[in-house]
Amino acid sequence: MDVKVKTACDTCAHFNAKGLKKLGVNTSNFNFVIALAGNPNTGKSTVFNALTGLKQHTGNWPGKTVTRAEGGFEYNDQKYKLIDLPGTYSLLSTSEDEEVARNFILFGKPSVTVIVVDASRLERNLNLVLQILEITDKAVLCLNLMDEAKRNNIEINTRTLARNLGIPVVPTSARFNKGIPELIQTISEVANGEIKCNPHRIKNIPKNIEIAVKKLSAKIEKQYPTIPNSRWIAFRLLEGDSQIINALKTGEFI
Ligand SMILES: Nc1nc2c(ncn2[C@@H]2O[C@H](COP(=O)(O)OP(=O)(O)OP(=O)(O)O)[C@@H](O)[C@H]2O)c(=O)[nH]1
Ligand SMILES: [Mg+2]
Repeated sequence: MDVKVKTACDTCAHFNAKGLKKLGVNTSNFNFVIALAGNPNTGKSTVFNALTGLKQHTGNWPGKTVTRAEGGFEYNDQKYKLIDLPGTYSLLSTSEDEEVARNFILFGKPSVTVIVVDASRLERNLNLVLQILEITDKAVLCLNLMDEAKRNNIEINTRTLARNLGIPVVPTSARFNKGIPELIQTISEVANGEIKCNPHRIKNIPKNIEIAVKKLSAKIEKQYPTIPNSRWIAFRLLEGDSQIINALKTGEFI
């Protein structure tokens, strides 16, 4: 069933328009905002081009030298804004690229984050996948370079992978435009809430840390009622993450 978003106000819950504006992304006239994230060289830009038909424009993130590529596509009368995030190995914010990707997912709260991974090197890509799933509730795994995986006789049980990660998995070979219609359909279903994600989260956290995180996240929520994912932020504060500490101090994105 199609769920149509008619007015700007109806779209409020689908992404954080205010946060995105602060991050330099104008979302007016779009029903959904989709982020493309992943390790470097996994085919994000190729997926981006396949989805948008090369209709993109580029600029810089505010105050950063990192390039931003934006584009859009329409599906079932709904408008999707697509942001090609810089390739990163982690979200621990040790580089400008990582900071951009992390801030976007955390504070922009895109409607769906598409995590593009290299199917022929899945294991080394999973670290970032798990980090992204700690931040966001709505994600799709784009298992790209399937042609390359097949050539190397690598078989992937996509059903088990989807079950274990708690998000839909779509195999693609973006260079050959394979799997792109299925990817669009899945993005649309997650964006419209027809597919519910249940992302994998780290369990078995030591009791003392769990208690500290609970106390801290309650305080964070009290101070910043609209903050996204206070639990994840509490972990970063305990780690002494200077970028997050600074973001809280300045209220930059909140
Ligand atoms: N064989 C194969 N090659 C692909 C596929 N998708 C992308 N590529 C190739 O992989 C290389 C990297 O693709 P990009 O789209 O630039 O990758 P990216 O993730 O945007 O890279 P960064 O922006 O540097 O992180 C290019 O040579 C693409 O043509 C695919 O499905 N199969
Ligand atoms: Mg790229």
